[in-house]
Amino acid sequence: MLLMLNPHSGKGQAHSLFTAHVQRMLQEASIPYTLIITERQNHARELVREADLSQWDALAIMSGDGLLFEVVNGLMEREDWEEAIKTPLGVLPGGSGNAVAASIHNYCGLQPMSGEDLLVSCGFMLCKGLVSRLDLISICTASNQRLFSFLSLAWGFVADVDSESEKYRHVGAARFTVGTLVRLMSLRVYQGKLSYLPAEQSGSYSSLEQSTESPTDFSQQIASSSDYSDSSPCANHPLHNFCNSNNAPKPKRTNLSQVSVLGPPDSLLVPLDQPVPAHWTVVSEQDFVLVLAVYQSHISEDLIAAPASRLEDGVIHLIYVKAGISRTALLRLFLAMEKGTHLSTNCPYVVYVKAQALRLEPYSPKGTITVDGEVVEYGPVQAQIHSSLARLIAG
Ligand SMILES: Nc1ncnc2c1ncn2[C@@H]1O[C@H](COP(=O)(O)OP(=O)(O)OP(=O)(O)O)[C@@H](O)[C@H]1O
Repeated sequence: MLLMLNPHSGKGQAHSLFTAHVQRMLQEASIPYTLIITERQNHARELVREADLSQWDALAIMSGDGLLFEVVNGLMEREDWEEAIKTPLGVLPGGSGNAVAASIHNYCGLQPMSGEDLLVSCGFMLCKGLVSRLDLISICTASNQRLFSFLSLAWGFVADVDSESEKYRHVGAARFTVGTLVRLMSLRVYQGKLSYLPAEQSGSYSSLEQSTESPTDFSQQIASSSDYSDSSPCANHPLHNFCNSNNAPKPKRTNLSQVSVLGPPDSLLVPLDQPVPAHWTVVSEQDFVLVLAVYQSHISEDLIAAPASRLEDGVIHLIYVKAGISRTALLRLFLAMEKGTHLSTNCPYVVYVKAQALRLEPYSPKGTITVDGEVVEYGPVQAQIHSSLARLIAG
């Protein structure tokens, strides 16, 4: 296993946490690993972009969701992305957000945990090495940049909290609580146009039938990417035809200078300068407090934004809050999100839909959009789901 560790993630203790809690576990499980301490932003991204992947059975990170974002995008920037992205990925929570770690812990039906307890639990999952499929969302920005996301696309309140709370990093996971309270004091409205392709109406993927199911446990040990052939246990699984990315059409190679145009074609999207297809839903409101598209249950260790979400449900869980909501109601919403009950509070300002694709066109010239908690280019963006494209060691 190649393990990449960001020494600055979270409160800056990732390395000592790894030594104290996980190192011995990996030794006892006889899992040989090479530890790379990242030296700068994009170090992990470059490393996996260039790596000889035949050397590794799994790529793991000990950090927050930001380092996993680098690894996923580094793999998708390779010429051999279709094979590379099948490399099983592992997560050890060492950051402040740790949403993926909290989500996989939740999918296993385990009691909610945080901090070092969550780390030990995820260390155990990593040692067991059970691999699940993971949906990726392809996100296109106005400058034709293409990103692959496994967690969230946020605009408005949540994106502002994500970026503004960076300065409270020293308090660890509590940085989101502090950031939320600060942003509540200066609550504002964000204007723009939101459109989406409802999940129920599209026939492009058969994934919808699985949207309420648990993540698929393929009951296999970590296998090298070349082991994922038709003879793998997956071939006997009822979802095999659906899962097998070899059946997917070959990507159209657009001759753009950026490496980030690789990956499967976005068959549900039309260019950003054209109107969305007629069968999409265009939201009539244009004043929002937040727009949050999530594809995992948790958006941080203690916020369960989409309780029904699963690793490979083929669904973008789209939540938006309309302008007019009071500070008190919004605070109540976030408090309910700690238990994942916010979507059943019947708040008239909160809308929750399941989608397969979406487009967001902010009107104001400046603002913040985050993808998996990382700030990305601001402006019109659109996204579509690619079900089961990646693999995650998820217990
Ligand atoms: N050695 C490094 N020095 C500076 N930045 C780094 C280094 N290694 C990785 N990074 C970058 O730091 C950013 C934050 O990392 P990461 O998200 O993993 O931790 P975090 O912010 O503490 O956790 P979370 O995203 O869960 O809040 C990412 O953009 C990552 O690319």
